[in-house]
Amino acid sequence: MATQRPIVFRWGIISTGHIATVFVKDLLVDPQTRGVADVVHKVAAVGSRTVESAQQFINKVAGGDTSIQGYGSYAEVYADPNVDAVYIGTPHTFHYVNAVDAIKAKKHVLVEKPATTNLAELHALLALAKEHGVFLMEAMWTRFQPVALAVRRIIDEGSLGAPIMVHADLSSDFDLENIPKTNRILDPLLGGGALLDLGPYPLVWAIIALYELPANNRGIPSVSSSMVKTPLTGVDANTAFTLNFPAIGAQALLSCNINIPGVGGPGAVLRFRNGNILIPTPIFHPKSYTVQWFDKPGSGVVEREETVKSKVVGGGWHFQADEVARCVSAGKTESEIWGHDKALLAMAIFDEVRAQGGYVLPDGVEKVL
Ligand SMILES: NC(=O)C1=CN([C@@H]2O[C@H](COP(=O)(O)OP(=O)(O)OC[C@H]3O[C@@H](n4cnc5c(N)ncnc54)[C@H](OP(=O)(O)O)[C@@H]3O)[C@@H](O)[C@H]2O)C=CC1
Ligand SMILES: O=C1OC[C@@H](O)[C@H](O)[C@H]1O
Repeated sequence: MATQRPIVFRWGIISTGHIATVFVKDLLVDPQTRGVADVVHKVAAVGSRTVESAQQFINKVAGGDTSIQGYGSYAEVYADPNVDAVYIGTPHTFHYVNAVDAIKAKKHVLVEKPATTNLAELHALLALAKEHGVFLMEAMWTRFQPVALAVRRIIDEGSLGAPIMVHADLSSDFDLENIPKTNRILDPLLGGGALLDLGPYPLVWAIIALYELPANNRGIPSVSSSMVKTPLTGVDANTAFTLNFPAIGAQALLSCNINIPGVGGPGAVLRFRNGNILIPTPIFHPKSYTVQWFDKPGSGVVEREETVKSKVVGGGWHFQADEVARCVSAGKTESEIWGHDKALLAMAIFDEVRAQGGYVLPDGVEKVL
């Protein structure tokens, strides 16, 4: 029997910071270690604001692989005919402009979270992607990890009954007093603050447990929120938001903080009529999940509990890369797992939370209003 040749998918990497580093390390992990035989990733080009930084990155992350082209600009990556898709790992407020340039060069795009700075930018980006017939996805890596896929299956299988409530928090102490005010976590010019950086993660669990339910029928939740801002630069240090999904009679209570560590224990609890699913911290890459079943619906008495561990070779960013390669080679312009509707939902919620919290970005940061 003839074996199918894997797709060799060629990436152009935009920027050389933290996330670009860990993403590229994952691209270089042998896909067979995660049971993937249909895709092979190739790093074709790396673009940085300086060619020295691009070359340093190639040396450090890819062992100096001479087949990788290092460029001293992002534009050269977009123009490179050996690049199938561009991965954008710049700070939030550059996602829109970088993705626009990539799309205009007819490249498929995987753009870091949050997809853009605001909803209007994302609408404009999606219209442009449609015009040029290219694939676009927000890099919501958590949704593609084995734990998220398993949780989705358990919810669909139905033994837990209807979901009622999601609690999720992501907190991290970024040592705000001792980092430069130009750090992307603090700088309003870079979309600093807890919401845009950490908010996508509590939200992804609400999307999985509530938004994705067929009974929700892609219903948009109402949002109620509050923000505490740091006097250092005025960005949000602590943000709490609730989402109410009227179509399914369920809600989510979500929070994110950049000036305190997490409390330990589960970072996300998905609560159903017949039990719970507990997601340990860090909720962006949980290494296990626990399902609890009650002795009878609504009792709260746990009769049976099962913890399943998930072993991943690599950092967990490669699953989303596999999805991009598969979608593009199948001629799709969006993923069915993390489609445009979910990126749009996230940006709509973040716009609303910022509006309710009075977090106004400096003039010129939002490229589309
Ligand atoms: N999915 C995940 O797990 C994570 C996602 N992220 C997301 O990735 C994005 C980048 O975060 P992170 O990698 O931590 O950031 P870093 O500051 O580590 O890297 C950002 C890179 O962007 C480039 N860049 C271009 N313009 C600027 C500018 N004006 N200021 C600073 N950097 C600039 C630089 O690369 P160069 O000099 O080469 O041009 C820089 O190294 C964010 O949107 C964040 O939300 C971040 C962490 C984890
Ligand atoms: O996506 C992310 O996940 C981990 C955090 O530490 C980081 O700031 C954020 O961008």
